[in-house]
Amino acid sequence: MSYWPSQPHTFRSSIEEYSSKLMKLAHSVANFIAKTLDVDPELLADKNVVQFVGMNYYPPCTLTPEKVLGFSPHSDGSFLTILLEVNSVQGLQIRRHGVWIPVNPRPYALLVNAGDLLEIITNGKYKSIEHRVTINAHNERLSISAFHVPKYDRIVSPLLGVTDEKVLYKITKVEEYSRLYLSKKLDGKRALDHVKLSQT
Ligand SMILES: O=C(O)CCC(=O)C(=O)O
Ligand SMILES: [Fe+2]
Repeated sequence: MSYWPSQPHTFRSSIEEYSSKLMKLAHSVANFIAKTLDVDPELLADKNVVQFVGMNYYPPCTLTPEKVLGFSPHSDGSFLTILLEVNSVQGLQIRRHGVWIPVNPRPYALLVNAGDLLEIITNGKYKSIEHRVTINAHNERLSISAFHVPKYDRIVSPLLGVTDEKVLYKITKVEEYSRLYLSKKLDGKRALDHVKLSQT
């Protein structure tokens, strides 16, 4: 918490409260996911998870908004990302079947994104979503991303529900994946391609 500004004086405490509530939310979502896969919820428990919070500010671009991006296409290197679109200005798009689809912000709603590590753990049953952020011609946009990531010294591997299921991803060290992810400079889902097992 000491990294966050101490002014205005309520800032750190608000972030602290927000962050701890989101930690609980991430835990419940992980529990639901564990149920849908029929795996032990402990395997996705939050004692193994750390949270990174980032704030994004996208200024408007009056002249050529269509020529700039606020965030290049990427999938998150997290397990789960919980996003708050603070002032409800549209900008986020997700890629589905090769087409960019705008996500309309809903006031007071949080958006949960599946990240690459969730795709690995679920052996591809939950796909991480490729997304980008466009720039608005008239309005600034603000968002807060909370990334929930397994601790650096952990290993992630597909949790298999049924024994004859084909394993699609390598056993991956979280630390190695984070390095790989950062070296790919937000280029779609490229980091994930490196941990896929070849399908023969
Ligand atoms: O601002 C947004 O809507 C998305 C931000 C994002 O993709 C990220 O922080 O990874
Ligand atoms: Fe993202």
